[in-house]
Amino acid sequence: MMESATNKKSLKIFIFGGGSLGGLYSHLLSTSEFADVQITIACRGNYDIVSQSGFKITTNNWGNHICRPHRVIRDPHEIQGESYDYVIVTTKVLPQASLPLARFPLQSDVPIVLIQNGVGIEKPYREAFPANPIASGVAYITASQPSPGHILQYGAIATMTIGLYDRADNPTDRSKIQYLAALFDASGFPCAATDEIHVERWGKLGWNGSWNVVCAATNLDTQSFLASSPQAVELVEKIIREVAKTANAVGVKIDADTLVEERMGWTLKAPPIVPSMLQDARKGFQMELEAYCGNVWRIAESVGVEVPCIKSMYTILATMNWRFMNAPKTATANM
Ligand SMILES: NC(=O)C1=CN([C@@H]2O[C@H](COP(=O)(O)OP(=O)(O)OC[C@H]3O[C@@H](n4cnc5c(N)ncnc54)[C@H](OP(=O)(O)O)[C@@H]3O)[C@@H](O)[C@H]2O)C=CC1
Ligand SMILES: CC(C)(CO)C(=O)C(=O)O
Repeated sequence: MMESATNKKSLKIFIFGGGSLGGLYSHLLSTSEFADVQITIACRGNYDIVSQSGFKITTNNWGNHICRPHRVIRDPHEIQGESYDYVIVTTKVLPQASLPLARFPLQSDVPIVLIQNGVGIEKPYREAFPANPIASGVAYITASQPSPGHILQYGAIATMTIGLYDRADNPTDRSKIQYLAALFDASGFPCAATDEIHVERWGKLGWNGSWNVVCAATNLDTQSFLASSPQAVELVEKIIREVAKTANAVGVKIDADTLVEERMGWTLKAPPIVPSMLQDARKGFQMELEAYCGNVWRIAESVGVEVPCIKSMYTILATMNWRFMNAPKTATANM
C-alpha cells in the first residue's frame, strides 16, 4: 500500500464477481475518504453494460450513484502481472466458481477475502493459494441486480464482519484485515474485524441453511411456508439445531437455543421474505446448495454427527439443481 501526495493511502483492489455485492462494494470502497481506492472488477453476464456505462447504484442507505470502476475485465487472466492489495470474492458459491481465480498467479502476501454465504467455502481457495492470507466476510445486507449493471440495495440492514480463516495469529495479515474492515466502515458500511469469523459464518448459516432451504424447496416465502402446517416451524427449528450441533462438534462454540431464538424469533414476526435461494430457484438458476447444505452434512458426517433434516433437504434441492441444469435435455429425451 503506497502513501500518495495527499497522505491518503493508494490501494488497488480486485473484485472477482461484479454482481449485487461486487457492484455495491465497488461503489462504496471507491468513495472512501481515507484512501484512494482503484477498483478492478471481473464481470460476466453484465460485462458489456458495466464496461461501457458503469454500475447504476440505487440504494436505500447510501443514495443513488453511477459507479465506474477503474477497470472492468471478463477474466482474471487479463490482469496477469498486475499486483493488488486485496482480492475480494463476491461470486455465488457454486461448484467450479473458484477456478478462474485459481488460475490467476497472485503474489503470496495478497489477502483473498471471501464475502459470500455458507460454510466450507474457503477450502478451494486455500488449496489453490496455499501461501496467501485467506479471510472470510459475513455480510448482512439485501441487494439484487434487477437488470444487468443495475444494483439495488433495499431495506435498512447493513453490517459486516471480516476475519482470517486460518493462521489468525499472523500480525501482518491481521492488520491488513483490520485495515480493510476500517475501509468498509469508513465508506458507510458498518464493518468490524473479528477473531471469531467461524462463529459468525456458522451463525449466519443458521438462517441461510434453514429458511433459504425450506423456502426454495417449497417455492414459498417465509410466512406462506409457516402457514402451511404446524410442522413447518418445527422443521426450521430442527435444521437450526442441526447446524448448531455440527458447529459445536467442529469446535465452533454456538449455543443452540440462542441460535434458534436469533434465527427464528424475528423471522416469525417479519413480513414475508423471499430468501436468495428461492429467488435463484424461481429463475431456474443454480442454487448455492453445497455452501448452505452439502458442506454441512459432509462436515457433520466427518465428525460422526447425524443431521437427518439437512441431509434430506440437500437431496431434494439437489434434484432441483439437477433439473435446472438438465431440464431442456430431459424434455427432449422424453418426447
Ligand atoms: N445479494 C445479497 O443481498 C447478499 C448476498 N450474499 C452472498 O454474497 C455472495 C454474492 O452474492 P450476490 O452478489 O448476490 O451474487 P450475484 O449473482 O448478484 O453476483 C455474482 C456475480 O459474479 C459473477 N461471476 C460469477 N463467476 C464469474 C466469473 N468466472 N467471472 C466473472 N464474473 C463472474 C456473476 O456473473 P453472472 O451474472 O454472469 O452469473 C455475477 O454477476 C453469495 O454467496 C451470496 O449468498 C450475502 C449477503 C447478502
Ligand atoms: C438474511 C438474508 C435475507 C439477507 O442477508 C439472506 O442472507 C438471504 O436472503 O439469503
